[in-house]
Amino acid sequence: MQNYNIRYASSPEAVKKYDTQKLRDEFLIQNLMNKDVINWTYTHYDRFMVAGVVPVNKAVELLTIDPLKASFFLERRELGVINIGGSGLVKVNDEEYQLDNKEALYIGQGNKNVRFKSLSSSNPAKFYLNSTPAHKAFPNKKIGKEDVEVIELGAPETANARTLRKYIVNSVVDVCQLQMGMTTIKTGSSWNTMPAHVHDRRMEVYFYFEVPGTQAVCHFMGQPNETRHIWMGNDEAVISPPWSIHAGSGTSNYSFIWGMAGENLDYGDMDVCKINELR
Ligand SMILES: O=C(O)C(=O)C[C@H](O)C(=O)CO
Ligand SMILES: [Zn+2]
Repeated sequence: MQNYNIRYASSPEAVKKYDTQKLRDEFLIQNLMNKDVINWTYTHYDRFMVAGVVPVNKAVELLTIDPLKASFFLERRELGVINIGGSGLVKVNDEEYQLDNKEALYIGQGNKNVRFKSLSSSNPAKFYLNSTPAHKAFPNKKIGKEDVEVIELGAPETANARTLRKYIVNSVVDVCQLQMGMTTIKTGSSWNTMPAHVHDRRMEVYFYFEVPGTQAVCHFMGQPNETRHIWMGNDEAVISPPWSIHAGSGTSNYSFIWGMAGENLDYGDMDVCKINELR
């Protein structure tokens, strides 16, 4: 079974008037990591799709959903997969890829059969999925821990010391428009993506995980001079429109996966905001 919900795009002027519940309804994505079922969120921001799956009792097949009007899911799309759980297998047609914790797989356009499976039902894989429209069939590629590009950012003095890992970027794997990576906040720090930035050429989705049970992350969005916040729990994602900042501060340290799509593949193309000018 494959479920889906649709998120239409909102303008910055409209978002200024949203109350807490409306902000959450439009941008927050919950119930991602479900046992044996894929829950898709189909956004109208660059037609970026977000899902998760925890295969426990069976192999879960990637099925098409009605909004795609496609005979199979990857007919006109590419897919990025990052495993944040126990070891798992992703079978693409006849080829099987083992993804251990924090390993990733890029699956190119045109692959008809994709299945997700855990190696152990007592420690199942947790696959986080992002998908974007694709115009070309690039080869599938596993991205192991040794393949990622690692950058150290921030400092303890500014409470933003963190390690950023680029998994699916065009210097690591050929892609049409999808970019994905993972950032881990160091113990004692709380801020991600501060100084905040915008990139009007790309939308982005943040998926927060490794947030301890009783803790939370306060995610900031909106135009730099008109910000709003959304309180987020573990294994929840949030959509960032292209005109919005996307930054967060946790009540403990945590990790998140960022995924982007849009006009270009230039990770460094961002307009950085002055911290003391945020409103
Ligand atoms: O902590 C950070 O800084 C990030 O992870 C930034 C994201 O990669 C991002 O927003 C890329 O545009
Ligand atoms: Zn960004």
